[in-house]
Amino acid sequence: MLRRGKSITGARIGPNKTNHKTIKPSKTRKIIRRYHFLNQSKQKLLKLLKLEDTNNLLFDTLRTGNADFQQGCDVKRGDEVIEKQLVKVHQHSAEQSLLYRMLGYVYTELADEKGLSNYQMASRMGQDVKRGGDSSKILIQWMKELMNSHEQDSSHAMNALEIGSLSKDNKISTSGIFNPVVRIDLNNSNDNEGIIRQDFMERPIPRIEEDKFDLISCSLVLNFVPTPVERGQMCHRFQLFLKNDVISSNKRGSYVFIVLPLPCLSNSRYMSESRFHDMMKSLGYENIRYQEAKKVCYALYRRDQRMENIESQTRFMKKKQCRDGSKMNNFNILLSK
Ligand SMILES: C[S@@+](CC[C@H](N)C(=O)[O-])C[C@H]1O[C@@H](n2cnc3c(N)ncnc32)[C@H](O)[C@@H]1O
Repeated sequence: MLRRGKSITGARIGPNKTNHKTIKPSKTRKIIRRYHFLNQSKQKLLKLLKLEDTNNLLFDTLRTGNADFQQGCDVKRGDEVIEKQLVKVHQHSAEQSLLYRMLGYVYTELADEKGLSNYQMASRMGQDVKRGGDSSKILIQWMKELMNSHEQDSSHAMNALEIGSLSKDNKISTSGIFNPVVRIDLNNSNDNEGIIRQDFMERPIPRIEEDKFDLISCSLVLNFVPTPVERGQMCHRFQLFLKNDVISSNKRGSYVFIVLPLPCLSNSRYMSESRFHDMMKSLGYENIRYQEAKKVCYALYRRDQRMENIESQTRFMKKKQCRDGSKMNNFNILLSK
């Protein structure tokens, strides 16, 4: 499995009690790894049990109707026996009642507010300038280049939607190029700091052009989405939130900025840089900037509906191995109809 330990980007978040706390980098990585492990375990268990939790109703249903699940919910946090069983479930399957117990345990762990705020804080710590800096700095540099070369009209303020936002102090919010910036995050423990707690996949679709965005930023979010199909659905959904401007007519384009851990493209059996660009192209985006750093890669896409090609999208609907190697990961994104 891909190890996604470290986040990057960003500066200090606003004045909030938790924000002034610091965690050592090793602990930061541990918390983030744990969170991903629990998420992966949840997906694995759901798959083995042939369950779906699209509306987040499963917890309540099982909590009241399944004795094994209930038992799992009541297991003490960090219980050694169940933790070992969880590791094993990634290697081979187990009997139904145990799977339900583990699922109850995992759900309870994931729902734990303390664990969640620790994860949030760990991600923000990962964003600390000293530990890699703010990924939106690259975005702002690229937008300035586009404006200076008159590829993008600079006379109008652009608005932006930042998915998976952990800070209102990142460059995307402070450069002045994007105004307003709507910041959303799934598990935001910091609502009063200008970040809305919202799942992008459930954000109401704008009905009028004015409610759409010039830019969507999606930094280290796709890799956080648990399954390849859900990642594909997220990529598909971008277009519903983007303005329809076509760059050639009025120099006002709409953009998607994506940051991924580098191994997602450089070391995956199922995804590569060129395959990712091709997939985005089939959805109607032209790649205009791409850059790799030590641990992450950055890509900027410009919306061009004319490129959208439903037939080409079918290429990305099935798992396709592009290369192999014992140390490779299985990161993938799959489109669906
Ligand atoms: C690793 S953090 C990345 C944070 C930051 N953007 C960065 O670049 O460091 C991933 C964040 O994406 C958020 N996220 C994942 N799926 C999401 C969704 N469907 N809607 C909103 N936020 C989501 C998670 O809650 C998490 O805080």
